[in-house]
Amino acid sequence: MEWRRFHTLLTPDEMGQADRITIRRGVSGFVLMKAAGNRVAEAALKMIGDIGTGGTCRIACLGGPGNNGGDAFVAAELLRRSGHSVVVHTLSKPECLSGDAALAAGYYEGTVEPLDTFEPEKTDLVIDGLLGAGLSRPIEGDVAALIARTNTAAPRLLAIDLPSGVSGKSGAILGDAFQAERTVSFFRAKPGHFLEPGRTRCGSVDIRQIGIEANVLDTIRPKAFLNQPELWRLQLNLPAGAGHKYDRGHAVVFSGPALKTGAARLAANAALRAGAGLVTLLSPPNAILVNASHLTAVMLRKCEGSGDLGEILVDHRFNAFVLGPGFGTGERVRDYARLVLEAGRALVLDADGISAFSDVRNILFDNEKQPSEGEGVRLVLTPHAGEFARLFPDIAEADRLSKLDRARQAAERANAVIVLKGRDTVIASPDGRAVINANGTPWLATAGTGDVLSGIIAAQLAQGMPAFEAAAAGVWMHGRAAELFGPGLTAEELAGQLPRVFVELMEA
Ligand SMILES: NC(=O)C1=CN([C@@H]2O[C@H](COP(=O)(O)OP(=O)(O)OC[C@H]3O[C@@H](n4cnc5c(N)ncnc54)[C@H](OP(=O)(O)O)[C@@H]3O)[C@@H](O)[C@H]2O)[C@@H](O)CC1
Ligand SMILES: Nc1ncnc2c1ncn2[C@@H]1O[C@H](COP(=O)(O)OP(=O)(O)O)[C@@H](O)[C@H]1O
Ligand SMILES: [K+]
Repeated sequence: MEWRRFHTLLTPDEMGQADRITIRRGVSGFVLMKAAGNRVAEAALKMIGDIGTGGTCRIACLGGPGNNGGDAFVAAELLRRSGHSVVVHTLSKPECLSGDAALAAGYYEGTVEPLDTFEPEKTDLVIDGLLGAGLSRPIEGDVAALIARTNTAAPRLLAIDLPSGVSGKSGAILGDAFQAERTVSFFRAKPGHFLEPGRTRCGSVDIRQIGIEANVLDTIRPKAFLNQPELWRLQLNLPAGAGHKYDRGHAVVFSGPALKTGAARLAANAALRAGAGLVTLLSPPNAILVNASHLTAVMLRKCEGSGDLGEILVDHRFNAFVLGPGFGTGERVRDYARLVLEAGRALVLDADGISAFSDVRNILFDNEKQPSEGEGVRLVLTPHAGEFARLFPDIAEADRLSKLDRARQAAERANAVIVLKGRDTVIASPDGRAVINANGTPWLATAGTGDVLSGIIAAQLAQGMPAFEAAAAGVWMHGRAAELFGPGLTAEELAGQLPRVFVELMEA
């Protein structure tokens, strides 16, 4: 894997490693810090430009005890030289700083005042260099009070690396955290820039280069990425010139009973739009008529129990299944899931399909132990936070774990690809790879969009995409479809945007 080609995310520890490798190669830490301070000053000048006074701006730089504070001193000096009115407010006296941060404090020739003289209401721009990657415990006391006071005053705020209080590893807020308008970080983004609530606190995130070479990633070998098409585009199947519909797979969706059929149809229609050559809805007899009256290109077939499903599974062209949307949580889900997996088919288990296993979790996990040699993972679980907690209560309750770690641990336990949904959906594979998805809009928070997602993922599985890539591609396409539709989205409209998503993917 060529790590540098992708949108790698580095934990603060991995970022420290990148830093150390670079320093060992002969670039001094202070040179990196000066580059970082420069990038911060550039971002600040851009923000000041937005203010548009054209005159001198009042800039307050908040400097902490470590290198994040060092970056703030460098930026402060550059902004001071640009003619702005700059004050650095420090947590500890500058003479208490050490290493590169001490050099940076020496580089700064302007005014230094203690932190408690900082008045957020009397500044045009605040630059937060209190704490960055070195945040090691919850922020308390005077600093926490200052953050709360600043957030209430809501000045324009530029965070260096991360808003103080946001964990770069998990996106968690330790104690309290600044609300930034913009965050400038260096070399590569961190999970905390994309995992909530950190993502919201960061505002817009700008990743700038400071002289760390991309090939340090060959040593670090990161396993977390931002979900971008480059990760899976090569495995995405588009119809071949002389292709046949059976080349594009046959997705199958299980319908719920007569009064709960909509969710399955949303999944089935989405699977067809998302590229499956054929889609069949398997319906209980009492729902056949209601399903028939709503379906056109999607085919319909009766499935009354395990016997019927067994007959269907004899036909190997049915290769990817969706079970759960609107289905109910009874014994039948468990039987169907077992039969589909035992028959070696891909399965997206969603919604009720996940909840049905909450009291008998090990049945699912044992079922899906190791696929035989040479076979990939076939099971994709798509829980939202509530469903996740039902299936993995101990992992959900472990506060110290990030959403990334939670999804990874669950993936390993279930030997399944986990799609842990939300604004910051994480997709994790049992082999440790994980991506964080960042596209989509809040308009996705509407009934039925999860059902559409399960259909989109099933379509990629039906076309033979490996499960991790199918899930990552499906989540990205789903988010992009929502962006293209814009405000007022309902689940029915989502799949209708997929043609535009394909156009973009084909043109890129
Ligand atoms: N890596 C790179 O490539 C580059 C990194 N750069 C910059 O370096 C930054 C990382 O610097 P860093 O490691 O010195 O950590 P930083 O965030 O300044 O804080 C550590 C200090 O804070 C303290 N402290 C911790 N938690 C606390 C709390 N809750 N409340 C109060 N104090 C707390 C902690 O105390 P301790 O835990 O040791 O007791 C320690 O004294 C990084 O974010 C980026 O801006 C750039 O210069 C360019 C290249
Ligand atoms: N605020 C948000 N921003 C982006 N995506 C969101 C947001 N809220 C929900 N989503 C996405 O919308 C979908 C909702 O799925 P789910 O909770 O299963 O809903 P339903 O069961 O109604 O289909 C998921 O893909 C989720 O990631
Ligand atoms: K900061």
